[in-house]
Amino acid sequence: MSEAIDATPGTAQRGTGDDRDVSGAASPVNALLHLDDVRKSYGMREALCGVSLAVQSGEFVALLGPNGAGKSTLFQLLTGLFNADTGRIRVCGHDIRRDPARALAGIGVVFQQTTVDLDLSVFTNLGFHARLHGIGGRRARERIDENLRRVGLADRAKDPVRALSGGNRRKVELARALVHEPAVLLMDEATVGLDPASRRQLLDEVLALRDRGVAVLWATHLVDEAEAADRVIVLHHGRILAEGHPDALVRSTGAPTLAEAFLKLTGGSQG
Ligand SMILES: Nc1ncnc2c1ncn2[C@@H]1O[C@H](COP(=O)(O)OP(=O)(O)OP(=O)(O)O)[C@@H](O)[C@H]1O
Repeated sequence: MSEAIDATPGTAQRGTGDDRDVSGAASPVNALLHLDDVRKSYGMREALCGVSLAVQSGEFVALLGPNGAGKSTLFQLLTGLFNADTGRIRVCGHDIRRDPARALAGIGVVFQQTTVDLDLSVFTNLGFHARLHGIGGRRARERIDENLRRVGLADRAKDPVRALSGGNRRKVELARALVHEPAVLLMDEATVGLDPASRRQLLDEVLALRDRGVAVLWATHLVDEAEAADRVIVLHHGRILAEGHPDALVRSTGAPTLAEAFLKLTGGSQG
């Protein structure tokens, strides 16, 4: 029997308070992204020490951790770069180890490094990505147009990416990540190197995707980016230290702000 979840964008229902436990954590039932006791070591060094989390449709979850917390390792596992030592990762119900093609088809990802070809046009870059996902012809053109409109770059489709500002290049990465209409969007410190206005714009674009039912996992070490999240997961030394709505985290730590709460939880350490 298939345990896959229908996550057709636009039809999925946004997670509600009913789907959560008292800590604010989303229930794994119907989660589009679900990790269960995931562990990964590099030799003797444990990078992830039993991470479990779930992200629902229409939910924006910030994965907040200082340098060395394990965020990149987690994203490498989520994008199929390598396997966890133990534990389970499911995307739309598909196990990433047993059924990687289906699991990865449900994921869109924006990395901190540029991955588009700077010498090709914006349109061509998105076209390659669409074809990789088996989308061609008119359907591809429509999807590309729609996503470039969404990020405000419809009039730059023919320009080489190199001609765009850093902020607009990130938006191209975002538009590309959305062309195959993924149920889950992974943002891996995607605002690195952007000025404050471009950072805010990118964050707002991604927050708006909640209305389309996309499940977002946004990794960052910048507390201000986590303030607008539906839920914050604090990762430190490969372990989840706390999880909940930003206000709940502030209350539970007795700190005056989320930044202070984060410092209190992580001991102000940088891994
Ligand atoms: N290839 C590797 N070999 C050995 N140790 C590694 C390797 N990659 C990461 N680590 C270690 O695993 C731990 C988690 O690193 P990771 O890069 O996942 O954290 P991070 O939260 O992404 O940090 P940053 O924000 O600095 O990139 C760190 O202690 C790091 O030194």
